[in-house]
Amino acid sequence: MQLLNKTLANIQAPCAASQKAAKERLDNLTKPPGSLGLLEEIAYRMAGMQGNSLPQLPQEKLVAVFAGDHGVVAEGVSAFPQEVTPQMVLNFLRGGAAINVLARQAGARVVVADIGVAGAPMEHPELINCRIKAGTANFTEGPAMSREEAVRAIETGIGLVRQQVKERPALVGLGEMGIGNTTASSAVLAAFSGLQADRITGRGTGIDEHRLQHKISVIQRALEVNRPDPGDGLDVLAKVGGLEIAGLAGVILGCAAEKIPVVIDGFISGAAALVACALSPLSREYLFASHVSAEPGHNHVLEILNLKPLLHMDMRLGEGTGAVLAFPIIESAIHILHEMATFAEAGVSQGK
Ligand SMILES: O=C(O)c1ccc[n+]([C@@H]2O[C@H](COP(=O)([O-])O)[C@@H](O)[C@H]2O)c1
Ligand SMILES: Cc1cc2nc[nH]c2cc1C
Repeated sequence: MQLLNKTLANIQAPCAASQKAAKERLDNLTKPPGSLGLLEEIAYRMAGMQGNSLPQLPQEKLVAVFAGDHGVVAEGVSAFPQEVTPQMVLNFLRGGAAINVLARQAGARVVVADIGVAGAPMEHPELINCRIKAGTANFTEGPAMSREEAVRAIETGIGLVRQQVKERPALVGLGEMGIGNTTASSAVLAAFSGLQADRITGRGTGIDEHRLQHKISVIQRALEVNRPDPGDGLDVLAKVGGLEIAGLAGVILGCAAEKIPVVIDGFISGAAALVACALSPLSREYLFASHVSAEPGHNHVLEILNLKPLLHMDMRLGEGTGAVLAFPIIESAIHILHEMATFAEAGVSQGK
């Protein structure tokens, strides 16, 4: 709890003066004010986060992929079996998954962590072994994990930032792998928002209509059995969350404490952002939303966080795939601030 409390205490608002100076520069560049839309918002927000009116390109780009399993899969809520979680972890480590392809293109390093996969521990020199336990408990019968386990999993995410993000400035993406984790994410969103499960539950890896109705009833049962307290982020996380969701919440808090921008991926990392922002509302200031997932709850998550997604790709894979797709857009925003001519430099007449 000490590391979590210390991290929460270190999170500060971005620099308002740098943000204001970057906005002023954007308005002096040769374009109608605001015409680069979200690119301009990214540019001045980066200035605020870096505390530099002319923010620098990231020297280090990485995507943190946390893997964890979910006891609730015993209820039949996913189209795929639980064994896929460790199988995909090994695929990430061999470089053959979608995230590896897209991260290579974006120039980002893929960091893979086992924070709660079920079954025998995996052996691989590049795997970060930080397992809290071999999957959560079935949360239709009681809490997914203890409060103490939830804190340790968050602190694992904070620790990963400290160990893995060496260079500055840095850019961090969130990724995850965990069969059953859309059920946990819908439960987390329902707990925080009070939205009914049928509005925010989707097909995850591709379940049919019959199974979708069953998944909704499983989520409703989990909420009735556990009664998570929406005013207590740790309570929601421990009762109906997941270990990879906790790890990602820790990455957000760890990055926010070090003023490192974090790019959310899909619905699951969005649920992690809800947890992080419940623990520290200021951490929201360090988040970018990469895309809107096809999962119906994701839109609600982004609305609650007041974040505008950069891409609409109908993606629903996870792994951090949407996050790394957004990396070049964030870099483009920085290039705009550095390389565009001002009206004065170019001799172009300004509007009134
Ligand atoms: O990123 C998303 O929005 C997303 C939406 C649907 C599914 N997923 C991925 O699919 C897995 C969870 O799906 P499910 O059906 O097992 O709950 C997990 O490994 C996620 O990374 C991810
Ligand atoms: C094959 C497969 C790959 C994934 N990547 C993230 N979630 C996934 C779920 C499945 C089933």
